[in-house]
Amino acid sequence: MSKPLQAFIFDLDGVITESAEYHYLAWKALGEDLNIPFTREFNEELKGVSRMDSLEKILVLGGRQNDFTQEQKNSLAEKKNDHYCTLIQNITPADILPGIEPLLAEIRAQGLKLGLASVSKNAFTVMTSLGLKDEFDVIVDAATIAKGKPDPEIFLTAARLLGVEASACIGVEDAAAGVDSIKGAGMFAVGVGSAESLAKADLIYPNTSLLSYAEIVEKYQQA
Ligand SMILES: O=P(O)(O)OC[C@H]1O[C@@H](O)[C@H](O)[C@@H](O)[C@@H]1O
Ligand SMILES: [Mg+2]
Repeated sequence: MSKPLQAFIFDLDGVITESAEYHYLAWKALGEDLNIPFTREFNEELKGVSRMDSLEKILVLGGRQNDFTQEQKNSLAEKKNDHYCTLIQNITPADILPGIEPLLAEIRAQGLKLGLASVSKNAFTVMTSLGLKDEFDVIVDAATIAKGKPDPEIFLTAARLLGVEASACIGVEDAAAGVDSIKGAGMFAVGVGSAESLAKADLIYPNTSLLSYAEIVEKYQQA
């Protein structure tokens, strides 16, 4: 029997808004510049992974990991980020994915806490553009943590700052690395996306519009 539920902790990119697509487009453009084209399937491995770790994975894919100095790698990452920042410039509350606002409202109505766990250095900007920054009790981003996903640190930090036990939290993620992070933290994991890449989640929805508060809580209580 699970502990009484205390909080939901959400990933941002690809869960609350479609910014995961913008990360993909910006990495893909950089990859093409470097002669390292990649597929959406490979992109699954970048989801939830920090900026520099993503760059390393792309360079390894292209066999180019030894071709750049650290300084050059920093400017490649900066170039990708500049492109990404242009793409997210026009984000508004209308870009909150379907199903998210009713879910957040239900969580609030039930008196539960709400946390965000995003390894993005742009998380505050995106949350502000979406008009959601003040809706969350805690936002944990890249600035607060030492280790990115799949390490559990980010979800554990969010639970600690919310003042709740990890085992009384539900984490929501679209990335395999994120699901690993949630499970490593000892939380119940809801995956949004393909069952194939999110196999370790406790409950999977193909997209956010299908998220059901009642079903999630029922499954949490049965776990
Ligand atoms: O480059 P940023 O904005 O700091 O984001 C870091 C990572 O943030 C995660 O939320 C995304 O899923 C990754 O794709 C991204 O690389
Ligand atoms: Mg994500």
